[in-house]
Amino acid sequence: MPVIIMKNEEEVLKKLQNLIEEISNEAITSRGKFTIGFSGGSLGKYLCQTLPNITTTWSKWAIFFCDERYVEESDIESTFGFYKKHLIPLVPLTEQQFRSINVNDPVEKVADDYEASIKAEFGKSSEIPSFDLLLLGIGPDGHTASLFPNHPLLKMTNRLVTHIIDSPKPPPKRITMTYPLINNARNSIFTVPGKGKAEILKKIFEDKEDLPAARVRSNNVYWLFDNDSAPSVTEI
Ligand SMILES: O=C(O)[C@H](O)[C@@H](O)[C@H](O)[C@H](O)COP(=O)(O)O
Repeated sequence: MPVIIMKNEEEVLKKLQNLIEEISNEAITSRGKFTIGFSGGSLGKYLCQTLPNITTTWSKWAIFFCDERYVEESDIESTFGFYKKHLIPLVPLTEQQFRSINVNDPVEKVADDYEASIKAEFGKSSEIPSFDLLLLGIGPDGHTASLFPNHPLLKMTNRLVTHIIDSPKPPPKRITMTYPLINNARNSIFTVPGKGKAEILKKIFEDKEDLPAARVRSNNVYWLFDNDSAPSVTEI
C-alpha cells in the first residue's frame, strides 16, 4: 500500500506520470501489452497533463473504463467522450484502443457485454483478469469507480462488471468494475492531491471508516497525496 506524499499537485502529477510510464513499459516488455482502466472526474485533466510526456509503446495500450456513465458519447457526462475530445488529440492513441459502451442497448446488457469484452481481452480462462493498472478516483463520500457507500454492489462477488441505476453521483445509470476485478489488478493508483480531498482521506486513514475506496486491495495500491490532502496517518 505505497502512500506517497508530494509537495504539491504538480509534483503529484509528475509521480503519476512516472508510475504510468514505468508500469506500462514493464507490462509491454513482460506481457506484450498494457491493460489499463481510466476513471472519470478530475483524473481526465490529470491524464491530459501527464500522458503526453511519457515514453511508451502506445499501440500496445488497451484502455477500459473503471466505470462509465450510461450516456451518449456526445454527452458532456461521457467519460469516453471526454477522453476522445481532450486526450486523443494529445497522444498517439486511437479511439479503437478505448473500450467504450453502446447506449443503444439496455444498461444491463451493456454491463454484460463489457464484462465479456474484458474476459476476451485477457483470454477466456476462468481466472479473474489482472489489469496492469487501474486509475481510480475517490468521491467526497468515499466512493470509487461507481461503488458507493452502503450500496449492495459493494457485496457483489459473482460479476467483474455490473450496472447501477441509482448512482448518488449523477448521472444515475452507469456501469462499473466490481471489487473482484479491481482487487485482482496488479496496480491501482489513487491520484488525490488538493485540499478538497483532505476530509475524505482523513475519514479513511485517520478515522478508519470502511468506505468503498478503502476496500481497494489491488496487489499494489498507490495513494498519491500532496501536503494539502495528506492525512496525518498513512496506514489503512
Ligand atoms: O466517472 C466517475 O464519476 C468517476 O469514475 C468517479 O468514481 C470519480 O473518480 C470520483 O467521483 C472522483 O471524482 P473527482 O476526482 O472529480 O473528485
